[in-house]
Amino acid sequence: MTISTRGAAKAPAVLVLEDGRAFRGRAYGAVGETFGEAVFSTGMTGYQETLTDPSYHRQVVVMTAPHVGNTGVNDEDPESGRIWVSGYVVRDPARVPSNWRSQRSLDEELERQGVVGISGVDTRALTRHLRERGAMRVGIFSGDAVADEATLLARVLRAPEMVGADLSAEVATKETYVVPAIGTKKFTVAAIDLGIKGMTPHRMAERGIEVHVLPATATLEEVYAVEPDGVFFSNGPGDPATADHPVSVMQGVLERKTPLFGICFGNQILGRALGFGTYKLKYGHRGINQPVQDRTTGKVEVTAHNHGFAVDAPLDKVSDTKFGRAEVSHVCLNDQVVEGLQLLDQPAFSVQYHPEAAAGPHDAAYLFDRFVSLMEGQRA
Ligand SMILES: NC(=O)CC[C@H](N)C(=O)O
Repeated sequence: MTISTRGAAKAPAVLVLEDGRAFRGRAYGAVGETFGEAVFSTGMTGYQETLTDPSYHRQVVVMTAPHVGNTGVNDEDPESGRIWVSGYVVRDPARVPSNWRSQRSLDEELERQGVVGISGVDTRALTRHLRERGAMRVGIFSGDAVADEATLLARVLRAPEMVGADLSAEVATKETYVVPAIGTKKFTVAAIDLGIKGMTPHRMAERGIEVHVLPATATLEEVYAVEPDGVFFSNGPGDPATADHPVSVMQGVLERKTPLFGICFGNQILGRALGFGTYKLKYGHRGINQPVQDRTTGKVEVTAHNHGFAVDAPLDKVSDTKFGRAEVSHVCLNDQVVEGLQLLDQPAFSVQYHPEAAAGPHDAAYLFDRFVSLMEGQRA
């Protein structure tokens, strides 16, 4: 066995936050420079799924787990065709990946895909800083890109902010594709791709659903051209306040009372379609260990999250909306943030977290069954 010395051989690197705090370390992955919104993920496992989740587009992810890369990289676990994070921050990268499925090291994979990272950072101090000051812009600079901190800070301050960012079209499919049902086909679903993760259509296909994945720009006519039994709105990057087109398509779906399910960005779009606002959380929820209560059953589930924005809807009352009565169906037990919405007069619901669980616990898989029940109900 050879012990990699890649980390030690790597160039010096520096991470500069927009409030001027800086952390020094070593290059990890590609050498160069990158910018994004600094966010932290508390997942102890599942780094491949995190890196390839399109919702992380333009975000620099700080891993709170101190050892990253231990199980290497394989070609089976990615949630999309590439790494989407704009930068990656770890404390102590694995020198020797060890797993029967590992095909290469994470360091190599980041380098191969041109993703600039930094290792050797006190990620606990960095996370505490972000928790106290909030998510903010950041730059990572290594090799020739390293300069004096004032110069680097000025460049970080010129990078775009996440508030107001309209990013779905940058990550979504350009062409419609079909994920066939596994076994007997029972239903057809039109899934609007705002940054969909591969596991989501798979969870539907496992339940006999043929999933037509449509581009983010799909029109209402294109949605109904597939003669769907249900319509799904996916997760995705950016600020939901910019998602006017999917909001108007969803309103068309709600007018027709077609069964509707949304995940994450899709939940924020349902919030907006119903007339609620959205707002930016101070530092967001990212990880695979977040407690959520399903208020319709009282049960608590441990769930996967990745969101920086949330829906502003009342927790303590049923709201009258232009599509009938709506209520908050799920809530995060850490901070009482809205984690799900449901309509009481027609078959539509959504959750802010990730029942597809890639990575994460499978506690919330029942939500896909709920979507199937809504479609069954419509046929009966
Ligand atoms: N995973 C997602 O769909 C994230 C939704 C949105 N971009 C947010 O940060 O809140």
